[in-house]
Amino acid sequence: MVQLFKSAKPKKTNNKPYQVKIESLDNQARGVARHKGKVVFVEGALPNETVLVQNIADKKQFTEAKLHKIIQASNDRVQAECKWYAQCGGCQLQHLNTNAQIDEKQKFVAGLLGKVGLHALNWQPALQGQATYYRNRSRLATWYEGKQDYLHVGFRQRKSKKIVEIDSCLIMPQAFQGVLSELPQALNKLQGKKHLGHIEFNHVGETPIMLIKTNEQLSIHDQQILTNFAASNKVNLYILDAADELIDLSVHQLKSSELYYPLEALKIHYNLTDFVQVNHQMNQAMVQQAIDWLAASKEDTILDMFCGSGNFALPLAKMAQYVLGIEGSDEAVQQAKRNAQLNNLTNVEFQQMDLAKTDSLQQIDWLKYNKMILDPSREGAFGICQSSANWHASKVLYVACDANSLMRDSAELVSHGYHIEKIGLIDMFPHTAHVETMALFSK
Ligand SMILES: C[S@@+](CC[C@H](N)C(=O)[O-])C[C@H]1O[C@@H](n2cnc3c(N)ncnc32)[C@H](O)[C@@H]1O
Repeated sequence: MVQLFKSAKPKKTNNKPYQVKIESLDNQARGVARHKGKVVFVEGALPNETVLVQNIADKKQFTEAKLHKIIQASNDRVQAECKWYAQCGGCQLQHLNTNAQIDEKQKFVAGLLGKVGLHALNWQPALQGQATYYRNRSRLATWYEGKQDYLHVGFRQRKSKKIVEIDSCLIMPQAFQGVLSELPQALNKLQGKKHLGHIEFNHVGETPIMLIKTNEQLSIHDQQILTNFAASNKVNLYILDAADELIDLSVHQLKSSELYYPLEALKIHYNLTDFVQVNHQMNQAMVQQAIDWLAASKEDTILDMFCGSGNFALPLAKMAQYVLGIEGSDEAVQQAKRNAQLNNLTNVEFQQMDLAKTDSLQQIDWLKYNKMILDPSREGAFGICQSSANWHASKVLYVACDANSLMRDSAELVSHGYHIEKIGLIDMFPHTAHVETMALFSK
């Protein structure tokens, strides 16, 4: 008999609302509950809340559910201030008061570290600052809709590639609020609008800057529209072309010597396309805390890994005998060297190295340094921590923007004789799910 192919019947998702009690938040700031032995993730629900939820996706290991009704609200629940909050994917925690955001993030990190046996840690008060208009660098997405001949510009919607066309933002600096409301109209006047990529907003230094990525050269007509837009909104504007060259369209062009931020009585110059900490106020507090926790002194020889343009290395050089900064981006290394010169620091050097490569790590003289900083990207620094049995450093300051990487790397450091002397959160990204943690390891 001929066997006809039958596609598997889609598994029915039970849509009946059911009640759960939220226990904690996950790394995307979703409420986490347990129901019939399975973990349930609920966007928008908060710890200690009793809620009715409906399944969206019922997987083998976990369930994703949507919030149907709040039965018992958390005392920490607040009304989100931003009118775009319900749709915009930029923030995830505006419905929780800012102190409780810190508490929940700390519980989240403590929970992860507990999983690798690191309990009862010496938690220090979190570094906290301004919770609104703090984000000195942001990136908006664009999407050209051919049928309508319309360029959408804004943040991505939650769990979607679609764009929410915001005309204000609670976390971007005040200097950009007027720009946001006029930007879609201005960009839609461009002949080459369909060639535009992302748009970066940068207020790291004194001048607000916009940087527009394009895949094709813009006509003189388009360039003139952008120059006028920038002038009337008092921002400097650059095009980042297909070859990643910057074209300055500002009326009053900035000199590279004007692109800097002040830090510990130094001027840290930066490239517009390199990494810079996004929250200036918190960055200042973080660097100050790094100096304090490391108790940097003239006896110290410090290794700063993932050093960028010298954000930690340069202030530390003022305190220490010698600092070496290592960084993967050649542009950032060149900038860091210029920064040392411009700030008259002669006891700090910078080296370009890919720290993900074993051969690079073999070149480092681990016995030379008595203190170290690790400030990696989200992937963390596992390969480096694997070599920690050879380190001479008695203090290692780890700055983590990913709590899972911190958990994995902490376990590695501890297995090689280090312990966490102290640990604390830095409220670098209020209202979002991102967590920044500083941990001081000693041996
Ligand atoms: C979180 S940022 C920290 C930068 C700097 N410490 C600061 O505070 O501005 C991480 C840095 O690691 C660098 N990086 C990422 N992967 C790297 C790798 N495999 N090797 C060396 N550097 C890397 C990035 O270029 C970036 O500058």
